[in-house]
Amino acid sequence: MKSDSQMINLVVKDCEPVFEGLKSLVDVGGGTGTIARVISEAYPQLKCTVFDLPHVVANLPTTGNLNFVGGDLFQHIPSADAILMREAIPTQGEKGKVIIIDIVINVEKDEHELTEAKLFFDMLMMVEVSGRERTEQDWQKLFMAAGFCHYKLTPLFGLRSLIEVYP
Ligand SMILES: C[S@@+](CC[C@H](N)C(=O)[O-])C[C@H]1O[C@@H](n2cnc3c(N)ncnc32)[C@H](O)[C@@H]1O
Repeated sequence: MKSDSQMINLVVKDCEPVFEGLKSLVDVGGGTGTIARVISEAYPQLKCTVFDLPHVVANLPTTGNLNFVGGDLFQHIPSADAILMREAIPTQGEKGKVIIIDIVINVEKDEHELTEAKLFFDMLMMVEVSGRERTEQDWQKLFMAAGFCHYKLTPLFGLRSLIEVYP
């Protein structure tokens, strides 16, 4: 997961408009901060918080514009201009912009091998956490049901897409 997260290096700099105008960002379910660290280094003015379960972030030190907060995302999420979720569980009730980096299944547009890899993750989700991967229509349904109004989807290098979701 950690080496996979380092792929973000390849895309963060191409995604400047996504972070434009933000003063703070919280990476919810951000693990030990691999992604937030890349973002915090690329955007030194952005105050980045990694939020994860207490035992995951215990003893991880604040460095520059990157800090760590422990807690349960179903109870409370630290407030910020934007919430980043990469392979974490989307929750209801966020107020600002939500940035999701995750798989979007697109059988019509993707090459066959890419779809196969995405469906492999679909099975993995089903077996490990009774979860699933989603098509754009599935994501849209989820956003609207959670009270968001619109979203912008940008396919990234590799398996994942970046989805900006707005209230
Ligand atoms: C699949 S990992 C994704 C990690 C990271 N976002 C990445 O892409 O490398 C999901 C993360 O969500 C965290 N998590 C699970 N349940 C949580 C909860 N209730 N509150 C906060 N974090 C949680 C896990 O500890 C884990 O770090």
